Amino acid sequence: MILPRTGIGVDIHAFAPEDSPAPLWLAGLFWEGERGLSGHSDGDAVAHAAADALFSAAGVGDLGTHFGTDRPEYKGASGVTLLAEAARIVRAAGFEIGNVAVQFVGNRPIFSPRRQEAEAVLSAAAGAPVSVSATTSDKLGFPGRGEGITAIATALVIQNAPASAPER
Ligand SMILES: Nc1ccn([C@@H]2O[C@H](COP(=O)(O)O)[C@@H](O)[C@H]2O)c(=O)n1
Ligand SMILES: C[C@@]1(CO)OP(=O)(O)OP(=O)(O)OC[C@H]1O
Repeated sequence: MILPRTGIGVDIHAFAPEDSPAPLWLAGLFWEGERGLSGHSDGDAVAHAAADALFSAAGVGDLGTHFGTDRPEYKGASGVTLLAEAARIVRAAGFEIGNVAVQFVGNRPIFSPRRQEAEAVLSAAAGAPVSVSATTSDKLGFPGRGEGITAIATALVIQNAPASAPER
């Protein structure tokens, strides 16, 4: 019997310093007027956590395995690009993707009004449903102080059945 496999992914990015501002890309969307996150890529912690959860579910390493900061081609890469590539790698390893669920912890951006837009963009990238939720940390910790964002994701995958032997 082939059972589904779950995975988990966590990603944290700090907001870029005031003297070196960056655009905010989060959950596959550009957030005009919001302070951006720092990173080797675009810093999209939601997309990165989703990609890591997929790798975890399939047992094929993690973000650093596939998109390490030693890879110049991923400098500035969009989270959507990394999520789509992660989904491709997981499928190439013989898995179908059931779904991905992500929650981020942060005061900003105010996420709910753009949830459907974000879920559509990320689901298209993964080729499977991606749901996204947000919560504040009630002003506690680094997300509460507005220093950065944490994203936590789970994913479910199922291994493709091996091709059956031909009938005699
Ligand atoms: N960045 C965020 C954070 C939260 N929300 C929405 O607000 C709800 C209440 O958040 P609490 O932290 O007070 O529990 C949350 O369930 C989200 O719907 C948001 O849109 N953006
Ligand atoms: C995505 C990568 C690669 O560009 O860079 P970052 O944007 O720094 O992201 P992080 O989630 O810290 O780790 C994975 C990195 O390999």
